[in-house]
Amino acid sequence: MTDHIAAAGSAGTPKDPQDPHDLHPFIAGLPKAELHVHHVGSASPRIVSELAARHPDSRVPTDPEALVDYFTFTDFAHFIEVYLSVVDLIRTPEDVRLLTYEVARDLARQQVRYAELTITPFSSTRRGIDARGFMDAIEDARKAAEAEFGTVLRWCFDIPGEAGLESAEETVRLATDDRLRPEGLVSFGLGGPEIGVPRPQFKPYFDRAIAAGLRSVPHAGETTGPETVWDALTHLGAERIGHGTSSAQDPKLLEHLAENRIALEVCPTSNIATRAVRTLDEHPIREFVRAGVLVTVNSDDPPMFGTDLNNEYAVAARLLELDERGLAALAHSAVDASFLDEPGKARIKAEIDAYTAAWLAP
Ligand SMILES: O=C(O)c1cccc(C(=O)CC[C@H]2O[C@@H](n3cnc4c(=O)[nH]cnc43)[C@H](O)[C@@H]2O)c1
Ligand SMILES: [Zn+2]
Repeated sequence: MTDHIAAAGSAGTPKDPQDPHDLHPFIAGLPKAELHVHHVGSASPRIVSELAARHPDSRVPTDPEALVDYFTFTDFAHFIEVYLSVVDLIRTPEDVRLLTYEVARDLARQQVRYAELTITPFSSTRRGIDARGFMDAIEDARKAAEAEFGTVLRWCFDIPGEAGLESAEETVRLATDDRLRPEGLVSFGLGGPEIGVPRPQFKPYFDRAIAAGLRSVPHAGETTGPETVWDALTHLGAERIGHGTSSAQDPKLLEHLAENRIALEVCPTSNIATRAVRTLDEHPIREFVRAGVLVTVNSDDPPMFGTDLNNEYAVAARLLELDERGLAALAHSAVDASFLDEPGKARIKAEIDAYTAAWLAP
């Protein structure tokens, strides 16, 4: 698939509705998989303002338009501070259920057939939401979303690393306790700031999660160098890497990722919004593809970064000079790198192929 992406033709200018090479309509209907998107970070401006109005003690604006300014970040630390102010708005299992269901609706509107949603249960349980109520809320929403929208949701529980080992212990407990572990849980992650939060200290928690059958998908190399990605591979058994942006600085690492089919969950607009990368044109996604790394494109925290998955595909089309077939190959890569079972993967890939063939038919 990566070869196909690299070999694809030109994308044209994707904004002009008169432009025959405008890829937006194709992308909008393309069946897709989303592998790196955060639960709270997906709250739409409508949901955030609704929750902010419910909780007037919060400093989050109630006016959706004011959220554009509120969601403009000076750096990664500022992003996390704002992110946590939105986390503070989610106070009951019903808030959790509503948020999850609405996130699924937004994904379904973009023809996302399968999504692995990163959830930070520690942030909710430490704020007083009962663990049982939390799990029931996400599972209710998952089942409703699948029945009503046809979008399959799976969960990645992540440790908010900066909150310390207490958060790691609680996250692994929630992920592995048979009485609590939700049916939709497939993977275990690590998020938040990387500076001052060395990955190796989380090894015992990842070992326990992996032993319980979960797949390992830590964030690494988003705001620190390639050594963090090596640490995630060596100590945390990473099977995919969240972001992995700085991998581009280490040719041996790129070779290792390519040879071992360790996919990168690339989130281009996120990297600009948090100022991890200066400009889209400087984004290393092209280097990843050139090195043969399995690249998936994702939205991370879409409303906070003024994006969505369709826009990320349009960004990738521009940066990688993809045409429709190249975009279909990119959609295949996400399915290949997902933790869906083989029949599920084959079904979505057949849908992608049928859609693309019909679109390109004379
Ligand atoms: O919940 C708390 O009380 C808490 C205390 C201290 C630190 C934290 C965090 O660091 C939470 C980080 C939070 O950020 C999520 N997230 C969303 N997008 C990204 C991203 O691009 N890179 C890293 N983390 C991200 C992550 O899932 C955590 O939930 C919390
Ligand atoms: Zn992320």
